[in-house]
Amino acid sequence: MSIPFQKYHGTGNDFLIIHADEHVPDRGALAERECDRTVGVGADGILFLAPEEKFNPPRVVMTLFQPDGATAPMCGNGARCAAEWTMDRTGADSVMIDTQAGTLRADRDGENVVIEMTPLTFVPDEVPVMADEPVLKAEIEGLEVSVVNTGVPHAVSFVDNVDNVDLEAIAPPVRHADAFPDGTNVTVASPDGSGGFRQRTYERGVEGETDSCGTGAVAVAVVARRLGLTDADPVDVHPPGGHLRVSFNDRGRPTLAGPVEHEFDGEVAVEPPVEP
Ligand SMILES: N[C@@H](CCC[C@H](N)C(=O)O)C(=O)O
Repeated sequence: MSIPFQKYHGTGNDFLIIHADEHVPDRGALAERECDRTVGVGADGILFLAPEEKFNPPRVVMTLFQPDGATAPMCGNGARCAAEWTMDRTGADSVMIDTQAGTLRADRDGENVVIEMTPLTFVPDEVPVMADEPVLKAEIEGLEVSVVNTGVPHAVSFVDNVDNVDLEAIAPPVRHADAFPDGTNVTVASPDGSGGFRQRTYERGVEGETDSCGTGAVAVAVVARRLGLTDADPVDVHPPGGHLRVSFNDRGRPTLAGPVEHEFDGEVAVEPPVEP
């Protein structure tokens, strides 16, 4: 049998979206197969969404399965896609998104979807990273990184020019370093010449570079501020797939803004339910 999906992307970070009510016997196996860009539809993950449309604003429970078949507690661009999907269904301009990392509010703002991110932390036990104090400009596996959790862990390295970095070579040793009990995403950033930053991220779970990473963009902005590289608000961050804007609201929480596109719809095969 087959079930429907909708394909969305946020600045090139792309997801199949499947209603959580659909019969999917093994979500991890479906993500491994269908995220594969040669044998499957091809995506950076599958978002299983359980909308609760009777609330005002509507709510949606988001679960991200990544191409390695495992879940991740939070995804900035995925949350923006989940918000757009829910807005498309309901006509609402605001959505509450329940993630494993906490509840986020999303609002439409012209062409952009803006989300208030979960609280960020540099506290080692909360990242998690094995250290006695926040990891700032420390060398891990030969790379100078600062470590923050913006919903998921990121090791952020500021370099002169992100184009000159061989990310597929330098990121995996850091991503798998013993210092990170749950692994980490690895993000490099360089000044864009206009007060913002260019960004490239090697994602845990994708095990490769993606065109954009929302939690990574927020990590670039908050680490840049913590290291005194900028005091701008907002901070413009440019992953390869587009333009994201990180701001800081009066609750001290970062917000992430950028465009979202509905690409196409389709169907994927799943095992039918076993008859009793
Ligand atoms: N692309 C995402 C991050 C998804 C989770 C990440 N790969 C992890 O395992 O921590 C984003 O936009 O934030």
